[in-house]
Amino acid sequence: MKYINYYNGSTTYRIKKMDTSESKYDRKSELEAFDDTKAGVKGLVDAGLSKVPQIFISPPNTSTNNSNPTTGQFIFPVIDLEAINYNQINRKKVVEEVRDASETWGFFQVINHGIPSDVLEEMIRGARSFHEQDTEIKKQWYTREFTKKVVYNSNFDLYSAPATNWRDTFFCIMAPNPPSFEELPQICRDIIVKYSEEVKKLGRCLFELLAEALGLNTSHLKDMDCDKGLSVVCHYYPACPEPELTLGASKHADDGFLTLLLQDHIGGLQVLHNNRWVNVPPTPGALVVNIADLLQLISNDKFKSVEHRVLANRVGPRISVACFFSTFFLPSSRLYGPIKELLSEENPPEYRETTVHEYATYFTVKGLDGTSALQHFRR
Ligand SMILES: O=C(O)CCC(=O)C(=O)O
Ligand SMILES: [Fe+2]
Repeated sequence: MKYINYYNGSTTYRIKKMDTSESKYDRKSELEAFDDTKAGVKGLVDAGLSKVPQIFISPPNTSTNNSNPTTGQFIFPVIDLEAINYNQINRKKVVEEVRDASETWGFFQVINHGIPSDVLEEMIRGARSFHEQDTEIKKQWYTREFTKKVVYNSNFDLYSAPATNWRDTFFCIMAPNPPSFEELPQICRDIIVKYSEEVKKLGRCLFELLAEALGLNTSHLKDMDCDKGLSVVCHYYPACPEPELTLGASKHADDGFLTLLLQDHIGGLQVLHNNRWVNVPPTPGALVVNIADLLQLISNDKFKSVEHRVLANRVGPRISVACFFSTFFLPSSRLYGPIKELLSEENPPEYRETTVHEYATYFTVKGLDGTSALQHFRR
């Protein structure tokens, strides 16, 4: 067994490193050693790692190379939201675009969404500054206790996923009951609060458009509390010395109702569309919107929660901020099943009812193992 020394500025850690000539390795101990550093993938990269450790190597059946990257053949939907307030005819056109994209892609980008570009830029900088601050300060938020409202760790599914992802994550639960200002990390607390307020407004607007796109009353999804819970999730994808061996994020669909994603200029997010991986172009000022599992469930499969992944990259870090509309952290007994108004004899319910908490717990325990959580709730 080989070891690498990792020095984080105050302590030297000894991390076991797999020699490829060894046929067996103790994965659990390697994961624990990595977890114990509390310095994430960034810590490994800062220590000057030149090879990807075994725990990160994707299983052979996961094609990590970008064999069929497609941007030209498919036009990734971009929806201009400016027109929704002009008049009913313009709003209807936007609703049609939202419906079409939600049914076919499960993903679209929005522009003229009302969040000023300096707020977007400041949010990217804030996310980066959290991860790049002194490790000793950052470590105080390192936890796997998901009852906490401010959490930093690397790979929420570290011990269950088949391969560890090349990314670190920090998140805050910002609605309905946000942490106090003092509980938020000082380095990014102003922008997290400001950005959350903007995202809540945009979220309300999107849920109204989505409800109309389903042929429901404008407030239907809001009345179901789809926009009630919000977590702001700041991902940090360090530069990777061997990007063909690992992934920034394994193939998965999201577990909430809706996700709003802000990404920097680097790219790497891909969406599975017609069985091909399609790049989601990093467009300055745009936000990526995707339908998540629970919206597919309540829409009875009309809207699609589509699988996506993030490639690792020699260039980095890549920063993204995903905002999840979900109340996974609230122990509510409210049941969600296919919306009655959408059902008929020809369109019977495809899913059983579940609580957000039950769904999210199943999703979290399963981890990003490449399979769909939604199937477990199918009738
Ligand atoms: O970083 C990205 O572009 C995507 C992140 C993502 O898929 C997620 O947080 O669920
Ligand atoms: Fe995702």
